[in-house]
Amino acid sequence: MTPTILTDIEGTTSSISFVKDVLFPYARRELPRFVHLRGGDPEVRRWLDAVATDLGGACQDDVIVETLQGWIDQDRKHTALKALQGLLWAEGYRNGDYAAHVYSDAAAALRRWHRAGHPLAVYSSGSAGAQKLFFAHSDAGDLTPLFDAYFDTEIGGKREGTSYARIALALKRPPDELLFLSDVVEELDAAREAGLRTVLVDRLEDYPQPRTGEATHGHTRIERFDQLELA
Ligand SMILES: CSCCC(=O)C(=O)COP(=O)(O)O
Ligand SMILES: [Mg+2]
Repeated sequence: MTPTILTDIEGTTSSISFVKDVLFPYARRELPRFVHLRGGDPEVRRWLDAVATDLGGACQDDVIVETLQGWIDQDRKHTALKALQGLLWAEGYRNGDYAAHVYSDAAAALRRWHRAGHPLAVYSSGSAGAQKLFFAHSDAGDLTPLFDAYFDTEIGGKREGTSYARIALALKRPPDELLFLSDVVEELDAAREAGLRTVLVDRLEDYPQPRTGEATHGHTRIERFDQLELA
């Protein structure tokens, strides 16, 4: 059996610090200008209107911007925020303001697994558009040719078992032929509930206190991708 590998991004292929200290502050800072300039574009307006609906109906763009900045501060995984962040980050990648961080062991393993014939897919709270940009502009080069599919919270939340069942259906694979890698045990619990195989990626750079014993919730634990044994 050649398992399909489904991977999370933040804390798994890539450092939490890059997302929290580079991407999020960039989006927070650039949001007012972005909404002012591009708030009329249908692909931007659609998501601003979704935020307004969440706030109870029509409201000023200034209020929407403040709400979105508050959600960034709280690390809310709201689909509209994630879609807007993706559109904003595109500008940063294009201008060369940053390259996406990917751990060298992750880039090497993804390339090795792809060569060995393992289908690869991503499931992140970041929008599918943001995921493609992320891997296209990584510090390990363009990794997008390695991936067959990208899933975001439009398929459901990462802590809900049904999301993983839907991903298995979309990939046309039985759940137990999917192996999900994540740094968040609650996401792994949901994936296991749907029948997926699971691995906790417990990187010391991101989690200085190793999660061992009960803290792993019984998921296989690795600190680097090269420790993963694919049966
Ligand atoms: C597409 S990169 C940005 C990741 C992001 O916005 C995020 O919230 C991280 O969530 P993940 O599910 O990858 O841990
Ligand atoms: Mg993560």
